[in-house]
Amino acid sequence: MASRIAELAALISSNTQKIDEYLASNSLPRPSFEEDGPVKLGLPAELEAARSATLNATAELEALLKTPDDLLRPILNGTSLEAISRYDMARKVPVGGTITFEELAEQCGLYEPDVRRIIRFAIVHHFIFREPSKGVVAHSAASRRLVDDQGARDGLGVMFDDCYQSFGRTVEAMEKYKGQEMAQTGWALSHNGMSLFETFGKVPAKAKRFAGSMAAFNASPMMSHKHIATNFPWETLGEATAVDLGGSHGELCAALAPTAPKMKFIVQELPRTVQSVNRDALPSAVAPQIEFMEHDFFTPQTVTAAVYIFRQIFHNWADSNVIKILRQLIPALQPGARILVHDLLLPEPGKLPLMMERQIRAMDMLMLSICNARERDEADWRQVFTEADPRFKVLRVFTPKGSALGLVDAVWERE
Ligand SMILES: C[S@@+](CC[C@H](N)C(=O)[O-])C[C@H]1O[C@@H](n2cnc3c(N)ncnc32)[C@H](O)[C@@H]1O
Repeated sequence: MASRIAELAALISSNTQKIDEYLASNSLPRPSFEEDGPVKLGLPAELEAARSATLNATAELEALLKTPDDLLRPILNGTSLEAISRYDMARKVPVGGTITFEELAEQCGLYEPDVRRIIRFAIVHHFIFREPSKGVVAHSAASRRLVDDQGARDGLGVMFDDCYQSFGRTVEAMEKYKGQEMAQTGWALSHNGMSLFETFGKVPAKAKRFAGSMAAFNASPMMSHKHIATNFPWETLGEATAVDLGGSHGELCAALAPTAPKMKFIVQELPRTVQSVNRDALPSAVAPQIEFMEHDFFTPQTVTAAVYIFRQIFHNWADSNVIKILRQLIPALQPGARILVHDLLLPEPGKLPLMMERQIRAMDMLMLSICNARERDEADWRQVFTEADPRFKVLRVFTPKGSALGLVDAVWERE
């Protein structure tokens, strides 16, 4: 019988061959670290599955071939990416050209040996930048993204200029506070005592960058709003009202409105968010269906609606706060009202492909560090609803095919 490493190697070999043949026969560019390397491979669904299987097998093979001692010493130093983001190094490297370490250090106002180690770490660990000849820096495909794409810059900035510091102080926060509040986090310890949302209220540049990174993250098909649109019977609701709590600038409501043209959608948000809404950015065909309303979801709900939506809200809050938020709906709830939660659904351990489970568990750890909150599995979701009030009945908890986020569909039962 073939060993596990031989099995993995065979899987990697057959899948990479299929991908390579597809790219060659369709005259598509091969993956490359060069500055003009493709940003997307353009593979059809079955070859995307082959790519994903290859990445899972490669990660497992790498771990098997390492010694246990190697696995105990992962290199998780984010200082290099933090510096690249903070000093906007990518945009100082000419596209199609090169810059020396001395010149780059001078432009950043940094000590040249520091810039040299920062860049060389990024090259060997992240394939960000290249050193085509000694002492000279050029772009790789990844560093080029940081030149071309604001969302990529925002994402790197949020992760390494904000969250990385939070990771370093999370255990300290756990020991110090033994609490579940947003101001008792690694984030707060590394942001002058301010919680995540207080930081965004007081530092507009960070709020803008976070919004940019969320927009880039939400642009992925796996995050698409269509997963809510197609997994709930909107078209049957007629002239009903839906409320999207913490619905940002109305992106989800704009995506749902065409599926339910008679419905009214109310986006409830904090005052500063409502005040920053540009109604002209809404598609004109659905704009009349959408209203914005200032409302703090920790205060009693005043709108009676058929559906209340929470998309990527509860994973920012600890259970005690989720329960408080759910209870605030009760004054407005009519029997049969639905509560739809669109948030990550934690899988059973080992049931998903490795890379997917890694991403989900990374998000869960991120929530711990930045908001003292968590992602939840099916039992966790059922528990918060039941604890909020036994009259909430959870009907379905599932992850739609092709979606990164799960759906929790609950109903407010008759008294
Ligand atoms: C992670 S974002 C999710 C935005 C949107 N639902 C989505 O899926 O893209 C969380 C949102 O909750 C809003 N928010 C935070 N605290 C709130 C509160 N107490 N009341 C209402 N909205 C709040 C924030 O302004 C932010 O837009």
